[in-house]
Amino acid sequence: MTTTVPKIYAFHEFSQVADAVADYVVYAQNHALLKNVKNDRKHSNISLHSVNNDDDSNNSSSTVPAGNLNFAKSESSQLLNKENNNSAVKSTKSLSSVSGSSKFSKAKKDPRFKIALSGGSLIQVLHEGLLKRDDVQWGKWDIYFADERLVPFESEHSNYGLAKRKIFDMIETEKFGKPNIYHIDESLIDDPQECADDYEKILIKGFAGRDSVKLPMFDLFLLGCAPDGHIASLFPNFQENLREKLAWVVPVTGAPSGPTERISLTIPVICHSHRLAFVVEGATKAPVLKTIMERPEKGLPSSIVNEGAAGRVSWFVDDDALSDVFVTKKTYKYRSNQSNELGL
Ligand SMILES: O=C1O[C@H](COP(=O)(O)O)[C@@H](O)[C@H](O)[C@H]1O
Repeated sequence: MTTTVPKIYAFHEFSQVADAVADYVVYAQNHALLKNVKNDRKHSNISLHSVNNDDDSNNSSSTVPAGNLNFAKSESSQLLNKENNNSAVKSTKSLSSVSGSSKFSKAKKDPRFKIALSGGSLIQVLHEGLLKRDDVQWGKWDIYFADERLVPFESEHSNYGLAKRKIFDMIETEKFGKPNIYHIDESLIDDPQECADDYEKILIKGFAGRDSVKLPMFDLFLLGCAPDGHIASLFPNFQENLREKLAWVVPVTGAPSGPTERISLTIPVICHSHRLAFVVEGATKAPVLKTIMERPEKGLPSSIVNEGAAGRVSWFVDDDALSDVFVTKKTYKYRSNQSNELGL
């Protein structure tokens, strides 16, 4: 394994992590929605190539070359503002029922932001960072889960249950629209294999016709990392799961921490995402972060992702989790308003 160093954004406090992660999520959302408009315009023979979508640059001037900003504002913003107005009042379902003659016109009428959420501490980060913002276009989100613990939704251990209580139930849907949420079938929690197969079918349905059907491509994949090194429900010593090449979703039985039965999206799906972010806080995570950052050859799940999705991975970490970890830290530069400049 070669050594690939991801971008590591360090913060003194939890609230700073939450605000930065929320900014990054909105930034990814805006670019995903813009991408759909770009596709549509490309297929209308009107080029938007002048709008640079190389978004990981921290330099706002490189995101939109100055000479092209007016074009971006006048053309793509009109199109998107129209869509944005729609989303505040219409549910996804009503938008998707609008007839379109091609998949490109459908993309224009119904641009979506596809995101995968992990559970655990990430949910509190998103609760704090996202709910207070007024630029989250919830009505355009398709939310999937990176993994699920096979317990009833009402259990405190359910990733979907936690996200529902802490985030989804608190969205002002009249104002921001309602996201599409794709969770496991709760009636299958006693059968990990069937539950995994069923969730894979849900993913196939959600992604067929968009990008490649060989692997889904999330616009953003959000991950945590537990003290024992597991991400999603992929555990360090479960080599078979870590080496899975074909399945999009695997059953997990006998997990060494937390609920033992789970399902998880696989490494190829995670690594295929357009952007990936790990969110890790607290001193209990410092030892595992040290191994991930300083000993990538150990092949912990996060190191596999750092390598497999090289160049697309960011880490949002607080100082406690980075204590005694030798790594180059970057200062996060707020960027969601860059895409506002595009009229999003
Ligand atoms: O079991 C799980 O743990 C990981 C890490 O959780 P954290 O609370 O340590 O951040 C989480 O990402 C995953 O979704 C969950 O099922």
